[in-house]
Amino acid sequence: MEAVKGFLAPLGLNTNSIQDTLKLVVIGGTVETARRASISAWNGFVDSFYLTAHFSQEDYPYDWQALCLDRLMHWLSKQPAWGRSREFEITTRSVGRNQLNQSTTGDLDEEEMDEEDENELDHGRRKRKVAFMPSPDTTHTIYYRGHWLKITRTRRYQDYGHYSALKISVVARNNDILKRLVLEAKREYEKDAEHRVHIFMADTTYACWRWNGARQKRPMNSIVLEPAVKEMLLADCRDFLRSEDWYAERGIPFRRGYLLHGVPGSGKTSLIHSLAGELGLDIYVVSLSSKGMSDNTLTTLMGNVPSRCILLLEDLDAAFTRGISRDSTSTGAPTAPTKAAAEANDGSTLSLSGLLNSLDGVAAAEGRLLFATTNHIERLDPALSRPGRMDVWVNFSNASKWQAEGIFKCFFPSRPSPTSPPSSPSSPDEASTSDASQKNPPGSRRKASAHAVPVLEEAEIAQLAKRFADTIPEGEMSVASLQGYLLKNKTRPRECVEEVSEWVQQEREARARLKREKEEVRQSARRPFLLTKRA
Ligand SMILES: Nc1ncnc2c1ncn2[C@@H]1O[C@H](COP(=O)(O)OP(=O)(O)OP(=O)(O)O)[C@@H](O)[C@H]1O
Repeated sequence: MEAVKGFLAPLGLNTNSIQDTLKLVVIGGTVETARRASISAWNGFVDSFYLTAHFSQEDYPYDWQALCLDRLMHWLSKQPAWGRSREFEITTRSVGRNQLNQSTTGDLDEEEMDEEDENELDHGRRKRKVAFMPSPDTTHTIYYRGHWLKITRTRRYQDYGHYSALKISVVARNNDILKRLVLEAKREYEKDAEHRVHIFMADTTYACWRWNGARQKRPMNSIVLEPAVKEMLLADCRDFLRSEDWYAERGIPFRRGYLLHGVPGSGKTSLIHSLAGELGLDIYVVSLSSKGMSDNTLTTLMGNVPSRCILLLEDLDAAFTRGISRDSTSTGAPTAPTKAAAEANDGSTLSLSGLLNSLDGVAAAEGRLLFATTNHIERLDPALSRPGRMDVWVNFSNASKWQAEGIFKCFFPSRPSPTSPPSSPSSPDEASTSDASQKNPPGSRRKASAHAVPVLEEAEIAQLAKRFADTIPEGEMSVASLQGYLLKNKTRPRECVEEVSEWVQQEREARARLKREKEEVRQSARRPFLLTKRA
């Protein structure tokens, strides 16, 4: 103090008042430091009684963690106490279906909260489900089975985007309460997910699976294919899933491969999704031509699929025909690119032998159903498509007249004609009991009113479908393109049939024009090469 006095005296300042201020600052600082220290000591003391579980999307194995986190968030969103949180994040990216419930919406009734059916349209715009989640980085306390749980949601940012984490702490003698909570969340989530198929995508950067969401199951009867083909595939898959012992007794690897090949837009992927829903399996999707795909990455990915799932290899030919697609003189014969060439293209170093090893190797999961799709079966190496790797082949072609009739009926709802006998199959589709519901799918009346579709009599729809099919040339257009046309006319069944021949004509002209343009590009690409040769 004397030193301070000596320093201030020559400046002519009132040393007493400055001294008092300094004393106050020192005392205040000391009290605040002591307060903070005691709070953190108390927190540390209290925390030592807590059991804490961390759930993060960042760690491996991602798929389990992500699902676990998703299940917990879904469960939490239904807890009344969580719903009373005072700090909210409002999101339209729901973390699960049917989350917007009484607990999260407090005392407001459904109408006030505008609880939307995701399928409803409002002036042409899709209404999105609003979810209320307690905001990240705040701690919430909820009472669960005689215990107080402290729950903290966090969100962190990494190079590859943000990820969520959840910390749950509880004062308890052992971790039974946390196990019970995870199990309960799992059960509830699974009950909720009964109508959905979970999709996982391969992440080539981290050689792991990323949960990509869950899709509504697609009914088999919405896929317009010969009923025999659908039934054969479904029966084959079911039989395989039941035959683990049979395979073990004979020493055959417990795997089965299906090769779906044919023209684009013919229903290959849709059928796989539908089968997954029917069998209750998740789908793990790998695109072999993805950037950064290598032999090691693929082997790691294959080794980490669960035993009962559908593994989908999309565009099987694409990874090994990069050279072909660029070379206009190619005959389409199978080739495997050199590693150097592939690397120069997009960093992919996947080789054919690498793919074969990852399909057959010891790391490859047992019990998985492998589905591969390709538009160019002729480009596949025979080693890839041989039985043992691809046991069942199904060819998908452009729409037949029968399919055109079927998809028309799928689009337009009908009501029974007063005169028609109750069960008189008038189309090949109706002959199959499994496909009979296609004629008047559940909920079609509700959807009809949503889109203002005139609901015509069964007999008239059958007649229109027949006329529509008669105009569609056999095997010339894909089912996807027919679907596109029907979508444009989804409220005009009669006009749709009147105008279909004009549309067919336009489609033919458009295709001829595209072919001509492609040919011109091909010719101009070859010209400099021919000139160089002549020179
Ligand atoms: N046979 C079919 N029955 C019902 N819908 C179909 C059928 N074929 C195609 N579609 C419809 O066309 C669209 C494309 O189908 P999908 O993706 O299954 O075809 P794909 O054969 O897998 O095509 P690609 O070979 O280009 O991947 C989907 O919206 C699907 O509903």
